[in-house]
Amino acid sequence: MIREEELEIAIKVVIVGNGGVGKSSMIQRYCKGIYTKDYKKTIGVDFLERMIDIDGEDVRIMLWDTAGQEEFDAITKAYYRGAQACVITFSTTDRNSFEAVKDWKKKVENECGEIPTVLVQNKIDLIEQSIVTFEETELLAKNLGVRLFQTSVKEDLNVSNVFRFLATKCHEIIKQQYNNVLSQNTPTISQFNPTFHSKNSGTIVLTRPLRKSKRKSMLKKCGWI
Ligand SMILES: Nc1nc2c(ncn2[C@@H]2O[C@H](COP(=O)(O)OP(=O)(O)OP(=O)(O)O)[C@@H](O)[C@H]2O)c(=O)[nH]1
Repeated sequence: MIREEELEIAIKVVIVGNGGVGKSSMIQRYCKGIYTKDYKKTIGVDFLERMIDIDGEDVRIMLWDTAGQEEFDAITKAYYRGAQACVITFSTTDRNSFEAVKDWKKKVENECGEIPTVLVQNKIDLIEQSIVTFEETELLAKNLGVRLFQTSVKEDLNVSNVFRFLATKCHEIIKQQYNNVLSQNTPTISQFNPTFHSKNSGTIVLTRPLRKSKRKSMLKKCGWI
């Protein structure tokens, strides 16, 4: 029987949106606490992670930064697979990026199905140059059925709330599934393939190998020996 303290919860989050909306900057800000004015377009996919505490438990958030340019679509799509949460980003000063939000949602949905998703309006520090009204943005979020966050990566406004919100949602789902597995006594968690996975909504990985006796009792419980 696996004890909870032997498990680590890891959540894969994909960040999508048109080029130049601030995806890489957001991830850098959140994971490294830095911000740069330079724009270096992402080629393909990048990756950073951060540990946070949810309900007294360590949760590893793995952030996948995908290129916004269409030319990289074929590469980035492959990385959506297995994502448990999604951030769709557009920029306050770029109308095209706002118009593209629905397409981004579809692209991710095609690969991952329905996963916890948020809409992020970034560069809110440039609100005076805004190309979209608050009502339009709110309506879009409502129609997509997702929560809206307004952020400024530059001013470090609201960024961590985005990831905390998603991590909390995923954490609830994962816990629920973990409890279901334990109560159903099904052989889903294994030492040899140590992930617990169900419909894209949760991954629990073993952080350290189980002791021999524990492994035996777990395999027994799963009906494998
Ligand atoms: N004013 C302002 N500028 C920002 C903000 N966030 C990012 N930027 C700037 O926007 C530009 C583009 O940011 P990136 O993070 O590279 O954009 P991206 O979405 O990763 O772009 P791709 O890699 O092409 O998909 C950079 O010059 C950033 O400094 C913000 O909150 N406010």
